[in-house]
Amino acid sequence: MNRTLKSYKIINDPVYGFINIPSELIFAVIDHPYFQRLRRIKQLGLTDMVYPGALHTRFHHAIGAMHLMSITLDQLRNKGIEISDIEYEAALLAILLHDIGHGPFSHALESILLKGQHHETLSLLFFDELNKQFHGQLSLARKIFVGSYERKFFHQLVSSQLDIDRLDYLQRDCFFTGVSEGTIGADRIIKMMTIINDEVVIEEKGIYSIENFLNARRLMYWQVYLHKTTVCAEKMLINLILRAKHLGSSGFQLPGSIEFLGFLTKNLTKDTSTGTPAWLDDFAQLDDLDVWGAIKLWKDIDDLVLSQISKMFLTRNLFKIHLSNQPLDVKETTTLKLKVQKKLMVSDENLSYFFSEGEISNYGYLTENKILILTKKGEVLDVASAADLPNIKAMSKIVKKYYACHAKNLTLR
Ligand SMILES: Nc1nc2c(ncn2[C@H]2C[C@H](O)[C@@H](COP(=O)(O)OP(=O)(O)OP(=O)(O)O)O2)c(=O)[nH]1
Repeated sequence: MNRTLKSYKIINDPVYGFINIPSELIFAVIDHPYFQRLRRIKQLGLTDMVYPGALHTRFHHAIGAMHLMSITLDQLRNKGIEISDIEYEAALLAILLHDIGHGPFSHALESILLKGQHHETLSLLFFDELNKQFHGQLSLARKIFVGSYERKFFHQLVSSQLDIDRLDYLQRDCFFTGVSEGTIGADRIIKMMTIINDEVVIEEKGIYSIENFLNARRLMYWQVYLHKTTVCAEKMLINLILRAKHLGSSGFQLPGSIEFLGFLTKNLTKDTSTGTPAWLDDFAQLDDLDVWGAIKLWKDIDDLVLSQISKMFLTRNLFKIHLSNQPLDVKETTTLKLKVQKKLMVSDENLSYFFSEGEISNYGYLTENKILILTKKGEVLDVASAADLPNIKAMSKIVKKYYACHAKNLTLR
């Protein structure tokens, strides 16, 4: 990129070393309070309750992904793919902002604070608001983000089954958790990338790196992201927030930051036809600290359910979880529920805060949205057909696990 910076900016990243901030506009976006807030949102929510090193943030990930995007675009340019400086900068901005809509604890509280709202929908709202504030300079980045730019491969680099997002988060999550099963050869994958008919394809030599990447991601989901203790901690946090919402909407005076209380007491929703919702700026004030701060206050509150779960959460006295590969037997679950209710002495009305059941699922590869391999003969094939082992096809099966979790000991009437 030829756009020069008035002063040269670099960030020292623990995974890649020094990362350049390649333009004034990118630097201004990183400096914006919306983006700076990502410093206070942990990438893996409550995973540090299991892997204590997992304290990295959405800020780390966004900067890392921007860096990988720049390496990828340089590599593609070296292979003769024309990419203008404007496109280059827009692609970096698109990946930099892809997760800007994440709220406190990332996935753990997604759709809970703002009912039914996925972070990608919120990222788009932030994109639009930032684009206004930056006088339209993010318009091309927005097109790449939503997939409406005519050169489709830019969007595939931001969001697909083999995107820069995944290449960064797998390396970063491995590094910070210390879980080596998620190790991938991102450098090699990037080196093997090229563009055919406007689509990202991987040269055949890179096929084993792709097999390893798909398997590594699958393992990271089961071993880290959907670890049963993390699922349980996330469920406790959700129950805490649901109780706080119940109290807040019935007029109970809860302590907490003004913005956080706003999301607990008002039933905020988003009407897509009305442009920027009035609450967006309040949402932009929220981060993990609002939630932790409130929980520290709630442990002493005059509501036994909220105070008990807050205390348990703060001391990592987590629910006990039963996980099964088969759907849970309704009779057995009902018996367990009754046993728990009797042991904990919880009313029927409050049992749902101390007993939860649900399912978790994961897939390795979706055949509808293919990763393409460029064979030595010049054919472009789905990786599932190009690989000499049937394991990629097998990975397209969605695997589900079922759980019930409950508090271990307390006395509540
Ligand atoms: N603790 C925890 N972390 C999760 C969970 N789901 C995803 N993650 C983490 C793993 C990665 O660092 C990151 C991946 O999610 P993102 O929001 O960054 O991207 P997206 O949902 O598009 O991921 P995908 O493209 O489906 O792999 O979030 C979860 O249920 N619990």
